[in-house]
Amino acid sequence: MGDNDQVSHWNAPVAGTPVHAVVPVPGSKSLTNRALVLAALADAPARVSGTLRSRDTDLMIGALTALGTRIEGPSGPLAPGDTELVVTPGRLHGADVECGLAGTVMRFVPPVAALATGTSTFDGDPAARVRPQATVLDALRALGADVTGDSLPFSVSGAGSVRGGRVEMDASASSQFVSGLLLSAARFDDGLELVHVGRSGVPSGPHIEMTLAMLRESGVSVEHPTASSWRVAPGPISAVDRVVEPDLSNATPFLAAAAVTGGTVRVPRWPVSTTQPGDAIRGILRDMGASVTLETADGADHGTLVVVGPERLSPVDLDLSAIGELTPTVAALCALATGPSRLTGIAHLRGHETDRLAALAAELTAVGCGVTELDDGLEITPAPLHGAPWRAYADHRMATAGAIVGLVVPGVEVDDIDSTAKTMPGFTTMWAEMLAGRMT
Ligand SMILES: O=C(O)C1=C[C@@H](OP(=O)(O)O)[C@@H](O)[C@H](O)C1
Ligand SMILES: C=C(OP(=O)(O)O)C(=O)O
Repeated sequence: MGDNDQVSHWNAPVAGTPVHAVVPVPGSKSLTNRALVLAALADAPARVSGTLRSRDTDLMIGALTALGTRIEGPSGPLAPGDTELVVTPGRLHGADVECGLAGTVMRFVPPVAALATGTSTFDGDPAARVRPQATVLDALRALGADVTGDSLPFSVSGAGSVRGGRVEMDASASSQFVSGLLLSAARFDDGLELVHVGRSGVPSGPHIEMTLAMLRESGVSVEHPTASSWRVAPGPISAVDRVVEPDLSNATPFLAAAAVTGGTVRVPRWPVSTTQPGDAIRGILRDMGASVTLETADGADHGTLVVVGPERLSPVDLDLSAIGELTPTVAALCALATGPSRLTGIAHLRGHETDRLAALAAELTAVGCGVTELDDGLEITPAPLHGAPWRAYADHRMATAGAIVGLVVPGVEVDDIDSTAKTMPGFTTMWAEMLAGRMT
């Protein structure tokens, strides 16, 4: 199970007592998929360690392999559990690319396919066919690529090179349009000058910072002259061995478990400095009244994040535009706070795995919470909550939001817990181990 062809019902377990656990979290989806793309386009083989193995990252591995990259495990052919990968760039050719519901595959791989020789076809889940896509395809056309279609399914026909140069785009629906072009741009003949011309800003700024930081590590010359423009010089992408940080966004449901039960959750290998947006959960949990400490040894680049939940959670008023990925976790926390909260700046969440604003409003309302859907956010007014079916909409973070509420509200029934396989295939086991108080 896990590839969305079988739906898995799950009665969310109630905590009963405060949760006390150490929860090691697998690698970051966003770092893994960037590392794989950069390694596939690099000038020599490279090793990527600590990779996330999940539906989204396996789709990226599948896409890059189909296009001509060799991706192996530490001692030969890639096995399902391998997290240390050896990536050997190859001559890129056309392929059929399966995107599933992965935004990173839909938006990062088309520019790679434009550099290949031959035609690549892209398709994905029904829910992926309605996700915004045209922006990156129009930009590729403007940069000289031959592209058919505006959303999944579409095709990209490459002649082995892309002219590149200057392009304007409206990236207000997703930062991934920007990241996708930047990742491949050094391999375009003229590099890239990308200008965002939308009326609203580009969301998810930390994810673009992540792209820029990884390009620089790979020896690519990249500039960010204004808030809405980026320049990449043409040139080689150096092979870099990388170790992927834990996925801090995927850590948030576990940290939320400490927050809503008044318990303690410790997440090891938390980076001291990171471009991952999940790091912002530290400030949010503090604002809500939790005690949050990053325990580090002197000079270490990572430590253990310790969250101790408060007796009662305070409401918050937050602009989440930079960290929209955290919204489902934060909304679940807000439903359990002592007063009304407001989450704004997240209109682009309507183009995520599902329309997350509508989905959160519907599911929180179903368990008895007061919710007003705004154009760009949610107003959440807590009330006594009760059990009810909780729909996941094939969205991993909707499923984990249901798990958080279910810790303190008996009878929350998540309809498709296997949707968590998108980025966290072991979720139910990890959740059960957390509740059992496993201290690793
Ligand atoms: O580049 C990335 O790895 C991501 C960027 C963000 O996308 P949006 O800018 O579309 O929100 C984020 O929500 C997504 O989970 C991952
Ligand atoms: C928006 C998300 O995913 P994607 O990479 O598919 O856009 C997410 O993981 O919250």
